Amino acid sequence: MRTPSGPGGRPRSVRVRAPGKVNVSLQVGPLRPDGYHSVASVYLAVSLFEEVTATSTPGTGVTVSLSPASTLDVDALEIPLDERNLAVKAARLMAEMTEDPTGVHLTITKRVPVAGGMGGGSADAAAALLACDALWGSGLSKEELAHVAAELGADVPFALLGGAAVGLGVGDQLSPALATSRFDWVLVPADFGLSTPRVFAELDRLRDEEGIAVPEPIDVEPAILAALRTGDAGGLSHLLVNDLQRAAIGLAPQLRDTLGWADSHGALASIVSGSGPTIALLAPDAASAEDLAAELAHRGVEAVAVHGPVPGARIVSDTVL
Ligand SMILES: C[C@@](CO)(OP(=O)(O)O)[C@H](O)COP(=O)(O)OP(=O)(O)OC[C@H]1O[C@@H](n2ccc(N)nc2=O)[C@H](O)[C@@H]1O
Ligand SMILES: Nc1ncnc2c1ncn2[C@@H]1O[C@H](COP(=O)(O)OP(=O)(O)O)[C@@H](O)[C@H]1O
Repeated sequence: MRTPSGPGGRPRSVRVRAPGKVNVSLQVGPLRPDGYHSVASVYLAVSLFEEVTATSTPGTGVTVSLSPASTLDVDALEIPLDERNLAVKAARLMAEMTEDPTGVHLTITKRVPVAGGMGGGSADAAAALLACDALWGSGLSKEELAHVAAELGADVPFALLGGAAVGLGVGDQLSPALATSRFDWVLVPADFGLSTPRVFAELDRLRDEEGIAVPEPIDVEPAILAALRTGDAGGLSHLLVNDLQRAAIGLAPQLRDTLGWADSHGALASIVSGSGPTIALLAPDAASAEDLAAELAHRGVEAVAVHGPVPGARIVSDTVL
């Protein structure tokens, strides 16, 4: 039954959390006529969560604010707080599909580095979709939600699904991958962002310069899926691949320092996450990840130990105020 607000028309608040991600493997094909690139990627959702609280408001329309509970300095973030915000786009899309929606205010708790290659905005969009779906009782199926998610961005369907998954197409055609054990990582965010389209364009430029034809990526390396399945961090460390890494380094050469440091300080491997600039260090276990993060902190480098896989977007609370 549709319950847009609480008894007596009191406002209702639905809080959803959704994870950031690391691309364990990211192969990128040539530029397509639609401006996108076909990819073959293995996504891993990690334990750094965004939260979106959707609170019903009188009237209509979608507003948004950033929560002071965010671990990022919200005053310094370059995030649009209007219809360009990915969570707002998601809520507006849901409103279009809902009969007589209430107004909604979205409060986003930011923890995933912005423009960091970890899909933070996509997590906000996925969380907003789920929160508004619950608030308005839209009753969409998982498949319908995934379809709406893909309209918002290539990474949004994965933020809904979570866990580990193979992404084909532009990254939106997902097949869940089995990963029974946890993998420990240390994330090293940068104090700057990289624009995703700019990094893809830099890869195209480098490839044009080299004049080598790039094949369409068909599938991911089966050995990666085997390493995920068996919880083999050592095996996985030899298989990490990111075609965007050299483009990210081309735009931000200082990323080499952290990558080089990691390799000589006990990380099994290190990789730029997605389009960067966040760097993900793969650790042998949780204790080593904590040690690596502490050592980086000691050197004045921000670092956070996380693990994955973790679930995708989930409702945390649903309260009548
Ligand atoms: C690179 C990846 C790897 O997972 O993640 P991030 O590093 O952004 O987190 C994704 O492909 C990003 O997904 P997402 O950030 O949702 O991309 P979108 O908003 O759909 O697209 C932004 C722009 O990136 C480029 N783009 C994106 C995906 C793709 N398969 N090919 C592309 O060329 C296009 O220029 C597009 O206009
Ligand atoms: N809710 C949001 N959170 C973060 N960024 C957002 C959001 N809405 C729109 N954006 C814009 O999307 C861009 C990419 O954001 P983000 O998802 O954090 O990075 P990435 O695509 O590298 O994973 C940001 O530069 C920002 O301007």
